[in-house]
Amino acid sequence: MTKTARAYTNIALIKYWGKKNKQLKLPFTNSLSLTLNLFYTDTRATVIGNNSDVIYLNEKLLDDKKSQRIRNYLDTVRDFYGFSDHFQIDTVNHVPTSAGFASSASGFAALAGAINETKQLNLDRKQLSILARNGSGSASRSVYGGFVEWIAGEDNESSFAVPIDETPTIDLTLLSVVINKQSKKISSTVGMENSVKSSPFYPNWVTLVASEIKEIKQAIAKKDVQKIGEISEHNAMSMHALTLSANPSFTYFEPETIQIIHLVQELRQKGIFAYATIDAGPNVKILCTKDSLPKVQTYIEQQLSNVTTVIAGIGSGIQYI
Ligand SMILES: Nc1ncnc2c1ncn2[C@@H]1O[C@H](COP(=O)(O)OP(=O)(O)OP(=O)(O)O)[C@@H](O)[C@H]1O
Ligand SMILES: C[C@@](O)(CCOP(=O)(O)OP(=O)(O)O)CC(=O)O
Repeated sequence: MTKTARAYTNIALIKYWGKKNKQLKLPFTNSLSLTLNLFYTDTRATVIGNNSDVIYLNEKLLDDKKSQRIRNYLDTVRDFYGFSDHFQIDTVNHVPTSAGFASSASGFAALAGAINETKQLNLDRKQLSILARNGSGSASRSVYGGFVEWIAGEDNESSFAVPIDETPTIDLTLLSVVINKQSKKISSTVGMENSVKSSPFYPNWVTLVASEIKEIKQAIAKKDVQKIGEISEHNAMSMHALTLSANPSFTYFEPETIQIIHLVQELRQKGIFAYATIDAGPNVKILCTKDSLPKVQTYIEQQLSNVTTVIAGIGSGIQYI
């Protein structure tokens, strides 16, 4: 009997941006995220007699090039657990059409869950987080719901996510502002590597994250949404400063990204709760409260006619369905 593993994506409030060990995906810093209830991946793994893996993404067979990252990951998993089975992977990303949400976090968390189920590895969630991390760093956090911290660690066994509050009762909603642009040219993997190598500010980032993680955890414990917003926005802007200060310089921002940052500042000046966070892409996620959400959404949609918005709440951890 095969079951499908479902994992939701997460948005980092304190970002992971840089690896001290590329092979094991060990980050330089801890990071902290909120799992979302919007975008998720469903993945099923079936053992097959072949000597190679067969990967279907959104019901389409992936060619060798497109499936390379997933096949390399399955090699790593076989190596870890000492089995030689190959799999048919059926994975479906449930994402608002062309919304440009990151899929590697939900994708690799769901894949780790599917292998755990099919091979009956009986991994606890800590081991599952380690397994997911080996696919994509941010996937380590999608094992859990709510607020989640990924502890950087020193080796494979000590780098995993832990739940901070899986079912928080906190007045926070995310408005995702989708800019109609092609997918990014520089992946997170490459972007963070370039920042580590060449941004003169990288050592400052490591120090900054240590203090912002501490502060945001205190704010989460106190349900101080304003502080959470302030720290999250500052952390996101600091991460993007590492791309601009890399040599050669690069950025994920599009003109609309900057426009939205300005609109968010204007909203705050009007006394409306709104804080921006941005991942390795042009889209902006705005932290809102119940009260501010409709005002923020109306304002952004009025000011910018070429963007769409999607509302996300707080999501749960990995599930088997
Ligand atoms: N359902 C899935 N299962 C496993 N891997 C997936 C799945 N969906 C996407 N991926 C992997 O995630 C990687 C990145 O996906 P995508 O192009 O959506 O960008 P992203 O998640 O924004 O990227 P990044 O990881 O650079 O932030 C791809 O290499 C792809 O192999
Ligand atoms: C900006 C980020 O979203 C970067 C995510 O990077 P990935 O987890 O996609 O990178 P790899 O480990 O190389 O697969 C910040 C974050 O999610 O913490």
